[in-house]
Amino acid sequence: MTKISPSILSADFANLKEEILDVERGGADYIHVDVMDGQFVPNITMGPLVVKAIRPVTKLPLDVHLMIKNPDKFIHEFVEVGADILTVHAEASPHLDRTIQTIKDAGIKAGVVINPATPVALIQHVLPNVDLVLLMTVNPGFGGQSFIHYVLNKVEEVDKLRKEQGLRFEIEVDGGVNADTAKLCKDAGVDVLVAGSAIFNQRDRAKAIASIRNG
Ligand SMILES: O=C(CO)[C@@H](O)[C@H](O)COP(=O)(O)O
Ligand SMILES: [Co+2]
Repeated sequence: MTKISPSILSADFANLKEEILDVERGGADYIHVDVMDGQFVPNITMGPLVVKAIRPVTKLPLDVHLMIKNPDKFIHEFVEVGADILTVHAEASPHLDRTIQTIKDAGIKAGVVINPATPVALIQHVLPNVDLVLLMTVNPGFGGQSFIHYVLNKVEEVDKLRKEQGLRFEIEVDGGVNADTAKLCKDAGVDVLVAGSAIFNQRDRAKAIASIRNG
């Protein structure tokens, strides 16, 4: 069954605990946390303090998406506060192999992510080392943007490499996911759908999650 990772970027931050519990009750599989530094992306959001605060709120794995320069500098801090999956942008790490190894050595799951215009070739050699490959379906920085359709070709490309090499990482997409685009993603080989506005902008989160999962 396709997993759903609601992005709390679109949640009501004044009621973050309730918002997380609501999507947990509504069937979410992960909680997606968007960390932005105002440098790698043109926006600033949350950091380790927020991860630490929400860790005791939910039993769900925290799926932390690092949109920051020099991710190596912060890996141990995010591990210590309770991240379960730490996903780093290939474009932000000059030593990607080392970055992934550092995450794995710290005992949590390592993910790698590329922007829409970045070719799959950039992450090809690290595919055997990761637990998750995230393909951005918007340019990172903001919630509520439109899905970029050409990324579906990259999903198919990564899925093909996964099958050819007998690898077991999950393929996740992030950005502009709703019930309509979710269907296209699943058909292309996606295992985990991140959705922010399509879940948190709806009153009934269980219904929103179900319609994305079954879309
Ligand atoms: O990483 C990001 C944006 O950079 C995402 O996780 C967004 O938060 C997704 O928001 P929607 O497009 O689903 O509203
Ligand atoms: Co994200």
